[in-house]
Amino acid sequence: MAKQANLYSFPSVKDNLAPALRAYVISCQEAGLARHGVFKVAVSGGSLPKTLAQALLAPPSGPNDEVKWDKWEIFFADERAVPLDHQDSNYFLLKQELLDKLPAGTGQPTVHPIDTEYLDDTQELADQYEQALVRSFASRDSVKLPIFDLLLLGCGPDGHTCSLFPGHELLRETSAWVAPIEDSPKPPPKRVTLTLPVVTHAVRIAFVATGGGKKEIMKQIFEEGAGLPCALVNEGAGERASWFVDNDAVEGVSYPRRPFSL
Ligand SMILES: O=C(O)[C@H](O)[C@@H](O)[C@H](O)[C@H](O)COP(=O)(O)O
Repeated sequence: MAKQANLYSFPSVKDNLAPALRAYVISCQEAGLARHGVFKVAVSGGSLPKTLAQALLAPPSGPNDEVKWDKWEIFFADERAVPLDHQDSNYFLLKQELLDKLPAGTGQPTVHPIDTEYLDDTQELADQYEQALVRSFASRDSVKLPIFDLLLLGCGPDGHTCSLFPGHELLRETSAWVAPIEDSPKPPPKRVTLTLPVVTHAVRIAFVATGGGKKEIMKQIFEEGAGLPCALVNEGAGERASWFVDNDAVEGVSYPRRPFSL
């Protein structure tokens, strides 16, 4: 039987979860650099950028604990169809929480925001973002799907991830890499998102979910599955998916926790 998603649960976000997430991201970074000299990562919005900042802005604990920002290529796992300086923009959020806080003298990552010229046409916005992925990934070989070194994702209270919502027709998308959505139940309604095949094809997928508000949906994801987008990622990715959660988020959830190790 295929191995299942890893569930790592920590008492404190700042003191335990963030350092473990940092170690995990750095190990994915090193694997990406060994494979192709860059680290290709996609990130979501929501509470993730803040937790990521806690993890990645901490001072290095030793020579093997270095975030090599200049080798990072950052994409957005999903993005809202708004200008890049809009408070709903995931790019703006990541910039505020993390990118603007990189220590002076640090090499800068290459960041791939959406092309806001196409905000009025979400299909074109998605197609243009897909082309950005094609340019970045297809230089290596003729890829059928991009293979991200790491996806850093959140989990919504309804079990959505990226902008893949429960029961939405987008979950059946099999060919596009990036798809538009105009009826997102979480505002704002117009967005673009990586599709499920791209998400499950990544080398590693890390979910971050914290707080007691996630308890009920975590039960559904880990005990029932029920076709929820987060559960579909777990099923598709198996042990390549790892959940970094605090104890509050998984209180009462029947699923084996793993002690965190790389
Ligand atoms: O653009 C978005 O809306 C996010 O990318 C979305 O997928 C988010 O990650 C989840 O809704 C979890 O959000 P929280 O971490 O805030 O619960």
